[in-house]
Amino acid sequence: MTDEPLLSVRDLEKHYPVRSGVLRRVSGHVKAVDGVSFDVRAGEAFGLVGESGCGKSTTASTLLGLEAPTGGEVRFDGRAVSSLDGGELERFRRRAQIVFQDPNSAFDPRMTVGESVAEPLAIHGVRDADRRREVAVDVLERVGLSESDADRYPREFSGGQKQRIALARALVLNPDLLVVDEPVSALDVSVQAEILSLLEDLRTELDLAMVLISHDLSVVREVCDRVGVMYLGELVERGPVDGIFEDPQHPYTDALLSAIPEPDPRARGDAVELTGDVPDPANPPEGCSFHPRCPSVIPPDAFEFEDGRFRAVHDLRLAVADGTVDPDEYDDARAVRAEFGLANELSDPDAERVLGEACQSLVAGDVDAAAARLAEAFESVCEREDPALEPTEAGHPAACLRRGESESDPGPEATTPE
Ligand SMILES: Nc1ncnc2c1ncn2[C@@H]1O[C@H](COP(=O)(O)OP(=O)(O)OP(=O)(O)O)[C@@H](O)[C@H]1O
Repeated sequence: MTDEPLLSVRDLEKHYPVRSGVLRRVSGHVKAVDGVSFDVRAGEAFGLVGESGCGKSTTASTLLGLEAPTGGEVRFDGRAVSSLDGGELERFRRRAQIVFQDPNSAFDPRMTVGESVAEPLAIHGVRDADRRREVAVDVLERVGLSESDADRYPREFSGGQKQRIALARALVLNPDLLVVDEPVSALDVSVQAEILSLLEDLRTELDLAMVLISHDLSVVREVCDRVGVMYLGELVERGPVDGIFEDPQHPYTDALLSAIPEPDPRARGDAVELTGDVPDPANPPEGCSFHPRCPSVIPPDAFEFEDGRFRAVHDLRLAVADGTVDPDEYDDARAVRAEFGLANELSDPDAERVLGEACQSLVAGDVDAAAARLAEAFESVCEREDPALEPTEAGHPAACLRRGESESDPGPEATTPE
């Protein structure tokens, strides 16, 4: 592994225009990728992890130049990808390959596996059919298949085997960088480990740089050296796999770790359950984009809350402000509290007084008064301030205002991957 990154992604943005009305005017933007930075060195595997819709696939297609970024820069082997053209661009396209999510739809059913795997060679100018076949067979063998498989058709193979064939096709041009999008999510659990171990072998044997995309941190752990945790178009934590697993710094990372099935329930500890979906990236929340779901959302300074107790108050406040609470559904304040998982009495008397008044207003049908009372008292700093990716005591950066409570000066490494 050299020190110079093979791939360097800086402040990458991909914003899609949202059009509406008869004239299809641009009325907003989907910020699918919104300022993502990371490096990948030769022979290194970087994992990009997050729930569906966080912007992982868009990051992949944008960094490979399959879609033009709307901001930021991608450098490959020291050159800005946007500046490449002609032969240089073709060379980049050879050296940087992608394997898409679903191996079942990856092949032309009329072509043999050998023809499919050899196709990129023909596209890139290898005219000699015997030579193409020879290279295709070699690479099929490398991924665990045999020469006779080259003459069979994709339908004759299982999902795991098709994923091997898809990998063979991506490797046939001898790339330096491989982007693999959800390599095992379409596969039976029984074959997932085999494919991950194959990826690990290929990376070491071929000194491949890899960007592995997954919604599952345990998949990333099998193959990657470093990880970027992505939420709503941004990296919220980035660091070595061990650091992310042993000392996660962002509540979203905690939640993704809790989602990993743990064979021994006693080892699970305090599982963090994530509720709700990823918000619409065309209309992201103000402040920290994770605050509507964050179990550790910060309470206002004026009140004392026991750990995690403020979450329920924040939920009530957001629901009342959004107009999604129907007062007719509640007979009394207790019913409101029960619905939102609020304690019958908050330990801080001042907070309890405000909450009690707001619940009373709500039950009386005065939603505006309840919303105003809750907003005035319980606005969280997480709704006002958008945390940047900053160094933490764990040695890797995270974007959480709780971590920002330390005195450290972010310095230049705030935007430079560690
Ligand atoms: N061409 C497009 N036009 C408008 N919005 C788009 C476009 N492509 C993606 N998006 C939006 O960008 C966001 C990020 O999508 P993306 O597919 O990158 O996420 P993902 O994390 O890879 O999820 P998945 O695993 O489901 O593919 C989503 O809200 C998606 O709807």
